Amino acid sequence: MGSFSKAKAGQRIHRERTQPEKRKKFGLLEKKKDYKKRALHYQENEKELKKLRKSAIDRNPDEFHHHMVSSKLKDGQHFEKTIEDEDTLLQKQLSDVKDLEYVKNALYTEKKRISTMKSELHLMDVAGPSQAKHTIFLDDNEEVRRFDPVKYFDTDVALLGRKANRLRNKDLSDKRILGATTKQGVKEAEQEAQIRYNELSKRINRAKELEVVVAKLELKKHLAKEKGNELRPKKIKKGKANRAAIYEFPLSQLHMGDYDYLIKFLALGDSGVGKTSFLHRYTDNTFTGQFISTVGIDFKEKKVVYKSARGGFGGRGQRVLLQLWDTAGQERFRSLTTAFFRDAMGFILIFDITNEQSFLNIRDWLSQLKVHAYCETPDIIICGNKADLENRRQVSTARAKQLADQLGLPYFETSACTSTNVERAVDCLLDLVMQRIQQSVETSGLPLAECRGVSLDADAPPTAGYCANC
Ligand SMILES: Nc1nc2c(ncn2[C@@H]2O[C@H](COP(=O)(O)OP(=O)(O)OP(=O)(O)O)[C@@H](O)[C@H]2O)c(=O)[nH]1
Repeated sequence: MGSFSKAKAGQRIHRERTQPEKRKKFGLLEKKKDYKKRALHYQENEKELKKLRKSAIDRNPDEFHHHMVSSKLKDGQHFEKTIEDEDTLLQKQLSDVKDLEYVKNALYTEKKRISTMKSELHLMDVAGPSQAKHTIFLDDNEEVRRFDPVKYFDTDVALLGRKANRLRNKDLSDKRILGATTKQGVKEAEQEAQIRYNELSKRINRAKELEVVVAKLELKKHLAKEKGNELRPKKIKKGKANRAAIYEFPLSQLHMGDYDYLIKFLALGDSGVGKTSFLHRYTDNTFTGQFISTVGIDFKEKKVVYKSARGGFGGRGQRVLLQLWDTAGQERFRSLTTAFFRDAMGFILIFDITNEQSFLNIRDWLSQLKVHAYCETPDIIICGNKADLENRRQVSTARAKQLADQLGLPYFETSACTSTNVERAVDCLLDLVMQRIQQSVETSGLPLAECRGVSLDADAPPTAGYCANC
């Protein structure tokens, strides 16, 4: 017999004893082994539940109307309790929305300075004591004797002792390297590096703080827009020194009555071609000349009245809310941005006429669109941006036009800087999309007023983006 079976054989069978009549008052659970404890716990829970049921029956309906928990009564009126944000001194000083552009500018300058400092420090950095060894294998003793490390490493003799950042002679002559060109200089450079590292860390902290200020001011700007709105955004988390407050904005459907169609366009193209500037020019008619690379995705809105030149929509002007999505051109955001392609109805494919590679990448962008857009042949326009920089042009108008003709897409040479053709390009895309909507409505046989949720593509399911009030 195995040890387990032996142990089993000797084990006493536990039998639950019956509950005597006089103990019935402790409830059913009292039958279990730790009967007293469990019974008391059970009774406590029962009591609590009884209390809750009672308070639910006796509740004051006003409490729910006026949510007394987060509001207070003053002169018979309920007011929202405000949650005060925590601001640092700098955040308090720059708390006016009018400062937004100034702060953005300061942040941009700070970031630029940080990147310059980083590149300078990288070159001047003298590695401290390190265990690292650089072993060079040579064929024979003769070669060892003739070996010249200065020649081999192509560096200055003063830098031979370095384990890292051992600069080549070419770098030493080409680049501005702080105090690292002579033997004494290397030592001084170490001290200077320390000073600069301190400055760099201060600047990084300031940039971080400015980022928070920008976030807080932008939030303030959005909130100011919603001031007259009945369903105002609700604060969920209070602002702290390191982040802006978090608000819950009611769905944009609240603005439904204001327009007939909601049309989503998406701008895409390589980083730096001017997507953000193009959309800024179209929506706000501004151009800053700054390059702050878009992170992930952003959007802007503009209301326009569309009137079909062919007498479509019964010859009546249609109020359109254009939602213009700005995507990040950087490769690292690609999977995030392509996820937004499906919701867009029209695409503004932008390249930079002063950057040939951005033009060559147009075909890649089109193949991405083929995979991720709502259908294989969505409405697209191609824009050759920065047309004002004629002297730096790398892609001729004829070449770009030829490609656009091959692809069967409209082509515009635009400039976000001088605003050339920006509005014309968007109007053209809007016209294409509105024609498609009109055709789609006609083939579905629905009157226009009932075309809510109509899909532009026979295979694609209806989505909110396709038509107003969907
Ligand atoms: N001269 C000139 N400069 C432009 C024009 N459009 C954009 N720029 C500049 O080009 C740089 C990049 O512009 P952005 O609009 O930030 O580029 P983007 O395509 O949005 O870049 P990502 O956000 O990284 O994808 C900025 O410095 C702009 O000022 C233009 O039409 N003319």
